[in-house]
Amino acid sequence: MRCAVLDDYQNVAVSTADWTSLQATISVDPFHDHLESENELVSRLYPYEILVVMRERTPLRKSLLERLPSLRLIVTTGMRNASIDVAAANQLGIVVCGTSGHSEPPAELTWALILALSRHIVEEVSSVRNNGLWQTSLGVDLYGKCLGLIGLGKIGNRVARVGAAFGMEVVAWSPHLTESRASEAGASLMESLEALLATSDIVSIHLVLGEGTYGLLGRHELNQMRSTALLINTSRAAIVDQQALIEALQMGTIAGAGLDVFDHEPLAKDDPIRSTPNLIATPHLGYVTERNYSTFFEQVIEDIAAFATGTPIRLLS
Ligand SMILES: NC(=O)C1=CN([C@@H]2O[C@H](COP(=O)(O)OP(=O)(O)OC[C@H]3O[C@@H](n4cnc5c(N)ncnc54)[C@H](O)[C@@H]3O)[C@@H](O)[C@H]2O)C=CC1
Ligand SMILES: O=C(O)C(=O)CO
Repeated sequence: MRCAVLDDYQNVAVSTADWTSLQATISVDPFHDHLESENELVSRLYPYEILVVMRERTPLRKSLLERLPSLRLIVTTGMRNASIDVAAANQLGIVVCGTSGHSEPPAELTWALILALSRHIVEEVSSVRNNGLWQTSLGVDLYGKCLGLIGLGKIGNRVARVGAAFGMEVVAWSPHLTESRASEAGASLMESLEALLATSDIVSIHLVLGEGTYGLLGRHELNQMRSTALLINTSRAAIVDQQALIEALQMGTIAGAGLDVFDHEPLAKDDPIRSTPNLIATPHLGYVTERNYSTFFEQVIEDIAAFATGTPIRLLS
């Protein structure tokens, strides 16, 4: 069998991954460039039976999959990948499976963004480095502030517990969140999204992208936030109207934002996100830690081995 690994973020961890155990049984060809055109993708991927996709950049739509008759297995890192048309793949007899991902690293990155914004770490570090300026801003305490979590799944839960450890009041809302699940995470259930937005000093999004969460935070919702509030999104860009967020930051409707996810990744040279004031942008780093990547690589290999024995595991639905 032949396996193509699509590493089109040119992610350093992927490039240095040890594929030796896989290469003992099948041939593995990593591709590090990003192809936009379906024709080019077809000519490149045509011979492969297995496709490993490291992230969501290359859309594996039905029209592409139909043109890859040798393809039998797609393995993605993580258990969700919005760029794969899983239903179409299954209809075409292509198995799609994933790997687990640890929830601690994205929760920790969420805190890195909150701490960096609240103490102006990026500006202060660059002032010291560039011109030796000393103390150019006043930070805000987290202690005693209100942390509002939209979504309280695996990552939201961890973020909630750390918030409580900082002495914050933690509130949470999502469409189906119950009082008891909120209190297990040390949070109080808010009756509505509007109430959470109006109450919180820091709003952090931990929902999946799906029906009902696309554009959940638009201009109207951003206007309901406090002018001193910070918005953090490490989940999925499309949950927030990115253009409305840029305007809110330009006009001072909210005080700052920390984002790990964007409408277009990687950000183009002229993407307005790169010049938006009071915004810290990290390059989709949530899962990018040594522990997570070793889990990814181990499980990609396990997935391929399980498929080869006729009992695929970790199927995406
Ligand atoms: N920045 C990064 O690298 C990473 C980002 N993520 C993203 O973080 C987010 C949270 O991930 P987890 O905590 O692992 O997910 P989870 O599945 O544990 O929790 C998701 C939350 O979304 C809610 N939810 C699910 N379907 C919904 C719907 N249709 N409408 C409204 N709410 C819905 C659930 O009730 C829950 O509160 C996801 O968007 C995930 O893609 C996850 C890992 C890394
Ligand atoms: O799987 C996810 O949700 C991620 O964002 C990892 O990149």
